[in-house]
Amino acid sequence: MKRIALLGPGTFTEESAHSFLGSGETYEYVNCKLIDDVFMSTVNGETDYSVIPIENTFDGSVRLHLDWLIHEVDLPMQAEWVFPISINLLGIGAGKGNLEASCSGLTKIISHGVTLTQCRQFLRKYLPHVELEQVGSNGEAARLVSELGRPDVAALAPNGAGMLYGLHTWAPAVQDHQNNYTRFLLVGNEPIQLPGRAPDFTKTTIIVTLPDDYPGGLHQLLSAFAWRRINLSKIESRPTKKKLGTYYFYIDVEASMDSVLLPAALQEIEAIGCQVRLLGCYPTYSYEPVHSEV
Ligand SMILES: O=C(O)C(=O)C[C@]1(C(=O)O)C=C[C@@H](O)C=C1
Repeated sequence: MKRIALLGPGTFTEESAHSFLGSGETYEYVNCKLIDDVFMSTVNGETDYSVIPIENTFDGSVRLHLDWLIHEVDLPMQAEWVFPISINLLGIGAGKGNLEASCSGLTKIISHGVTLTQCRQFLRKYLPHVELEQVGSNGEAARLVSELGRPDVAALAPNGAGMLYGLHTWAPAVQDHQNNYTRFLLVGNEPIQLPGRAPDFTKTTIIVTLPDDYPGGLHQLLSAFAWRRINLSKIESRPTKKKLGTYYFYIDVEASMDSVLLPAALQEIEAIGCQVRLLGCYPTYSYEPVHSEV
């Protein structure tokens, strides 16, 4: 049985993996407290794959995780899927009936940093003066609230975390935007057998380093894709960490390495002096609810 490392228990990552890959008959899930532990367990061979949140509708790329994939590990991307993120205010006891009343007694909110960002307007409106504590995952936030047992401390976390740690939902879906989705990546050394469903398309992710900083360098790079009509779904610059002001380009390409055009485009880019590193060529899936949603 393949072992899959993820942030958990009680996290959105866990919910998304269970929904996409199944809840444990085919894979053994290994819970980790921190994203560093998730990556390292696969690097060290304790697990076969890691599940990594990589991009959110409103927050954009999870830059820490991009940087892990660029700088710290060499784990090929094997699949990608999208999952809806509905954030709940979870506390001790039944709450006080309505949102204003439940929030009135709170002095502290515990959550994952990305989740706090997704609830910024909610926090400003209802809890402008509370202390915000960031922890490694939303599951850990819920666990801490349960352990503290204080009515003035609440978590922003998935519903499942509340059920796991005996917390009550004081307010559901408090994220600032209702169509809040996160994209998750599965990384590991071996290709994986995925659910029967057909992927939306095959994506290829590359890291490109320009030979030098010269006028038109990026334009030249992009034109190798443009004239072949290859679509890019993301291009993001990340620091090389070698010298201030120098960057890698992280590029998602909507094409497969098995196509004729993409390898040719990459050869052309290398011919103009760019370095190309392949992070993966993998199926990508949009969100498909398991049960019909209201
Ligand atoms: O802490 C969790 O619940 C997670 O799964 C982590 C994480 C993230 O790192 O982006 C995953 C999805 C949500 O967008 C918020 C937090």
